Amino acid sequence: MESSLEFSNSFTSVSSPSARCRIFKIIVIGDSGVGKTCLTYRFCAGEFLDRTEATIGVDFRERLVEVEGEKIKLQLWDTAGQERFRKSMVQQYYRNVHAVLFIYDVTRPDSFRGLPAWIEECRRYSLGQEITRFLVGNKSDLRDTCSCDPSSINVEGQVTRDQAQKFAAAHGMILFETSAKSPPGEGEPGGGHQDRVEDVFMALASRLKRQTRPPPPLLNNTGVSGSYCGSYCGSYTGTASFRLPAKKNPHKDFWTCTC
Ligand SMILES: Nc1nc2c(ncn2[C@@H]2O[C@H](COP(=O)(O)OP(=O)(O)OP(=O)(O)O)[C@@H](O)[C@H]2O)c(=O)[nH]1
Repeated sequence: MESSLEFSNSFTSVSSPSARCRIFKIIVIGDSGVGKTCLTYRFCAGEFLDRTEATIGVDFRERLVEVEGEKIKLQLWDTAGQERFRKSMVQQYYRNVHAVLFIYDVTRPDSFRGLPAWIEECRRYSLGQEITRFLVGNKSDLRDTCSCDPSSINVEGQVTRDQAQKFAAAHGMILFETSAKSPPGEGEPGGGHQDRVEDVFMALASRLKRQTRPPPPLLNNTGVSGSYCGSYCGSYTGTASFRLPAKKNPHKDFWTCTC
């Protein structure tokens, strides 16, 4: 599989990355095989990844987007769903996170039932309801075709939209149903009632932009990849998003980013 770092910069929706843009770290979690890699690849590379291997530890992809005139970089941390491949995950991966995407497979109720365990794992790392959390049901292209209202489809062995909506509401999340494989449209399974992958991530970008205050004008640039450190300047409500440095920058009247 192509290295995410190799392609990440060539598929941005903004032609030249700005020297200064806010960076948002988003972790993508859920059971193995629900399509985390395919979803993040679809968004960053614009196509469906035919052959995937189980993610080991964390894979990293990013894309620069523009929301209402502001360039924002979404850093997607695609985490391993298999327990044995999560051993190499370190606490560091959960630091300075701005949003979490919980993924399940709409055709696999076991992956839906597994969500509370993922929520609990996030909670252990102080990623609770105060952080932006989206619930994403993937593989909607596999949902059985039905001429009736899709919210009431109750095909055995599938997760209904109603079920997912209730779960999302109970956990302060916004629900999306999508497909990394086939963009939903008229005449396809899901009948155009599903969300496009692009729309899911752009909704996230838009929400993150709204929730955060503009970066301070003279921030010391010690963050990620030569850009603003999103974990410092991008954070508004996050609990563990930044920490106070050991000392103040003697030359400037603001705190130095320490992450
Ligand atoms: N039909 C269909 N298949 C999908 C979709 N998304 C992913 N798949 C398939 O599901 C399988 C697993 O996809 P991955 O993206 O590797 O799943 P993952 O969640 O990253 O798995 P781990 O790395 O083990 O955690 C692959 O065979 C994909 O081709 C989708 O939207 N529709």
